Amino acid sequence: MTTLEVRDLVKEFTLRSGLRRTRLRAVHRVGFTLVPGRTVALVGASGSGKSTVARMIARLEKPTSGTIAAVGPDGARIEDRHYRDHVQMVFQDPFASLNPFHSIEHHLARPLVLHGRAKGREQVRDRAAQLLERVNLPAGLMDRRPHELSGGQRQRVAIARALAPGAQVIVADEPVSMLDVSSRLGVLNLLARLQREDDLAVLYITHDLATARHFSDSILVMNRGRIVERGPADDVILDPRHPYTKTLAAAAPDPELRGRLRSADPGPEASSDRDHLTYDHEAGRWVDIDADAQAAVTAA
Ligand SMILES: Nc1ncnc2c1ncn2[C@@H]1O[C@H](COP(=O)(O)OP(=O)(O)OP(=O)(O)O)[C@@H](O)[C@H]1O
Repeated sequence: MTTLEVRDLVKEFTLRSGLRRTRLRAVHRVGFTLVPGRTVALVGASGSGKSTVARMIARLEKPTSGTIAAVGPDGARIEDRHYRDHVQMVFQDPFASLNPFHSIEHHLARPLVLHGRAKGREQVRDRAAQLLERVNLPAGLMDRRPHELSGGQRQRVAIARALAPGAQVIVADEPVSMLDVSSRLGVLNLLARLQREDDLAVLYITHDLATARHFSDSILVMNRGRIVERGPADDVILDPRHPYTKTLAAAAPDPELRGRLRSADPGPEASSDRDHLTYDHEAGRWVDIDADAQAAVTAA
């Protein structure tokens, strides 16, 4: 069983406008652990830095500093060349993530062969059919091309492809936000079932608090590159502490979330002086990550 350990992750981008260069810190000291059999939701509004975290985990972006490590059951860090056997992504856009020129079989066969999970035409085809079955798609779709499938079916193929290498950590970045409302729940239920059956560690990235609560064990709330609140899903949603989480919940379309929030007293924490702090529900206190990191350096 694989665990994913993200520690003190920072990502800065250089922005150029004419001759001027500025640095944008898109991710600031983000840390969390994904463990088998648990789903962690990373929630935040557009631009909060969620996708940048996902892209670093997918190794599409290099962190400015900090570490991302897949760790095996023996506690040893998995070597870089085997990282993708263990950690796979499901992206937001199933239209862009599948190649229109290749069959569904090709999309599944490639990772099966590359990651040494099947060889020989017959075995590859059998395994691909099994993967389709796992995501509730008929094996008859194997010879089709992506454009012949609905958005929901394509996203199921993308999930099957993520499972093909035998990955135990799945990062799903807004996996249903581009789908019809009618197919969203089916795809989220599918991810939840696979997670239970395979004991997967899942990072579910979303701006939707209601599905974050329903499909996750714990929630990380991200604002302007920082984790501003973290804890068990119900605690974060039903007893939000950070003003940003309260604002997110107040804007949620789910009337149950809004109703609970209206009755909650915002209290002195509603002031913006909490912007740089994280409320940690497990510790039951506010944490200043910059100060804590400084203290750790001083103590070392
Ligand atoms: N390649 C890049 N170059 C410069 N700035 C970038 C780059 N990628 C992301 N950013 C900036 O980093 C910040 C975080 O972006 P990111 O896409 O991670 O946010 P997000 O929470 O995933 O938003 P969304 O839900 O819209 O994808 C934004 O201000 C964005 O403009």
